[in-house]
Amino acid sequence: MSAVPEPLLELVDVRAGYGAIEVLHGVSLALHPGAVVALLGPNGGGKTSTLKICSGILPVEQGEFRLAGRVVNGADAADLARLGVCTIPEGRGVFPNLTVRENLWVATGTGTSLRALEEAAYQRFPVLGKRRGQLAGSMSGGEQQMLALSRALGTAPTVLLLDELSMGLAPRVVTEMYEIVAQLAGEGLSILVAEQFARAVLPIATSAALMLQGRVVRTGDPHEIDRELSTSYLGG
Ligand SMILES: Nc1ncnc2c1ncn2[C@@H]1O[C@H](COP(=O)(O)OP(=O)(O)OP(=O)(O)O)[C@@H](O)[C@H]1O
Repeated sequence: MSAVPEPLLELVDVRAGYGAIEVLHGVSLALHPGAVVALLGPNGGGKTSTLKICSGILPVEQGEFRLAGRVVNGADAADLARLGVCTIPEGRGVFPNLTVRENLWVATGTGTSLRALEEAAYQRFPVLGKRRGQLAGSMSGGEQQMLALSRALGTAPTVLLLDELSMGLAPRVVTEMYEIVAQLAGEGLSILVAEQFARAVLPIATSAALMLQGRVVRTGDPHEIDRELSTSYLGG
């Protein structure tokens, strides 16, 4: 019998908040190597705050944040980036007034050469090669998301945190972006993705966690959770 692999990233009963206001009331979550975990739920449920915990932006007040079995409570965003955690925030985080090339250059701070970053980006997303001199802000939402992904991948992360990948994108582009996410997981990357629109991510998720009012109220098979969601809070 093969041993169950240890989660790469794990939250155990994590409580956190903003100032005196607690917004995460004991969140537990596990992300295994090569998995795509979909963090679902309505606005204000705590998805973004959970991602902020995982990227070191929001400190853990109680409970444990573990990375590869090691407790990393107190690690800041730079520490976690060095440990292989990379975030694409809501709104993508590309610099609209910089070109594609210049946006990639920003990721050279982690030690990868611009040439290597460009080669990898243009190979994965040929359209970015054609747009290398174009301002990021003038590109389509999907192209900006490709640029954000390329920059993130340039740091050779082991964990990718995605917040509302689908935001502002046409349904066809969302499907394409999630196909890319599935490919990345197939290459071994572990991915935690917060999505308000469950249908976008469920086809490629290995598991799903439903967040309501600062708690994970349900985790499990994405299709089962999809069925539950269709008949409850989020509509079809
Ligand atoms: N910077 C902040 N200061 C104070 N409260 C905040 C802050 N950010 C979020 N909150 C509160 O924390 C709770 C969880 O919000 P969070 O953004 O994590 O939820 P979400 O599920 O990601 O929703 P959304 O899709 O709107 O981002 C909400 O009640 C929100 O009002």
